Amino acid sequence: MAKQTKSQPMPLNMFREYLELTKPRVVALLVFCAIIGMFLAVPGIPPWRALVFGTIGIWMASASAAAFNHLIDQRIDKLMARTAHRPLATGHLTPRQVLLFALSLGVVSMLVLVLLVNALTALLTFGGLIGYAVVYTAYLKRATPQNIVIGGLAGAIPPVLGWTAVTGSLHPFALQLCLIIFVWTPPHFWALAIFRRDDYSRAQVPMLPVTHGVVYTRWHVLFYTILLVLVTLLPTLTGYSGLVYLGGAVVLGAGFLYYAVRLLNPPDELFAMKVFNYSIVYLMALFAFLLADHWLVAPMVQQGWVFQPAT
Ligand code: HEM
Ligand SMILES: CC(C)=CCC/C(C)=C/CC/C(C)=C/COP(=O)(O)OP(=O)(O)O
Repeated sequence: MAKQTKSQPMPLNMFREYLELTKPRVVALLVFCAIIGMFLAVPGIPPWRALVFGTIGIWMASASAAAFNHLIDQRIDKLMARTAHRPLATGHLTPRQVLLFALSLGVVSMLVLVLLVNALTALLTFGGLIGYAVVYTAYLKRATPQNIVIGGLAGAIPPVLGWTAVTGSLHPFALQLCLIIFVWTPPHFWALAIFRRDDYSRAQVPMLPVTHGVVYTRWHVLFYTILLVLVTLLPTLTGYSGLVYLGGAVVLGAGFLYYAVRLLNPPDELFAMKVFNYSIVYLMALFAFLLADHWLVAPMVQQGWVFQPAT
């Protein structure tokens, strides 16, 4: 049998290369936040149609956006150690294959959302896709060190998408969740960028640690973390979530503050990556607390035991 070469990957390897294009772990967290948005929109379990097709449509659109990011960033990705193994950088996939894959996912996601969910969700999801693939990747990323602050809006939209998939309309609670992810993005990313600054410098990407230095970036991480902790109080202050969520948000926020303060004078180089890893656990746990609170408090509201949250 002919020996398998790099240019002729086996089907399983091919599958892995295509999977890699979809940034599976990032997209998993995005979809998790969207699903939480769906559950928060109604008492109990959301209607199965919105739940299933909403999830599929949002997943495919995010995966499409991620694949476009690989396509547009192929030159940069080749230059950075963290991304040099990516399918386009190694030549395991051609730009044509990636374009076809990204387009197919994007078109099918829109068909699923328009035909099986609702037009508002399709429109907002399309906004997220264009916001990440075109506005952030093709323009902002190369243009300004505030790239990820502005571009973060695309990644922050999933809870809104989940909410609209179920209700067909926007709601202040969903917008608060979007705001939380929006403010979470800078400490999430800049922690990693501090550690990977040489990569970005080599690829001439104007990330904050490259343009303004590490110390300046550390202070920005702390500033956004303080802002994040304040913003995460909003759901309880406005009556959409209860004390279970508040307790979780305060404890998780205290953890994040500890990491951000320690980052000002870190014990070693690797500490920035600990902050980055914590940011991911933080967001996942924060959204899990929102759901736990919703399920624990909603029955009590029905019984008239606690204050009725605003609707
Ligand atoms: C503009 C906004 C964002 C930027 C610039 C950004 C940047 C990054 C970068 C550079 C990585 C490392 C990826 C790798 O090494 O493969 C990463 C990882 C990650 N990001 Fe973000 N991110 C953003 C928004 C988000 C959002 C909105 C979420 C989810 C809600 C998210 C979830 C994750 C997760 C789960 C990982 C870990 C992936 C892994 O373990 O491979 N990110 N992010
Ligand atoms: C429809 C919808 C909700 C779209 C959201 C799209 C999406 C996948 C957002 C994630 C944000 C992200 C991983 C940014 C990193 O890009 P980067 O280019 O800075 O990172 P890289 O160097 O690892 O490629």
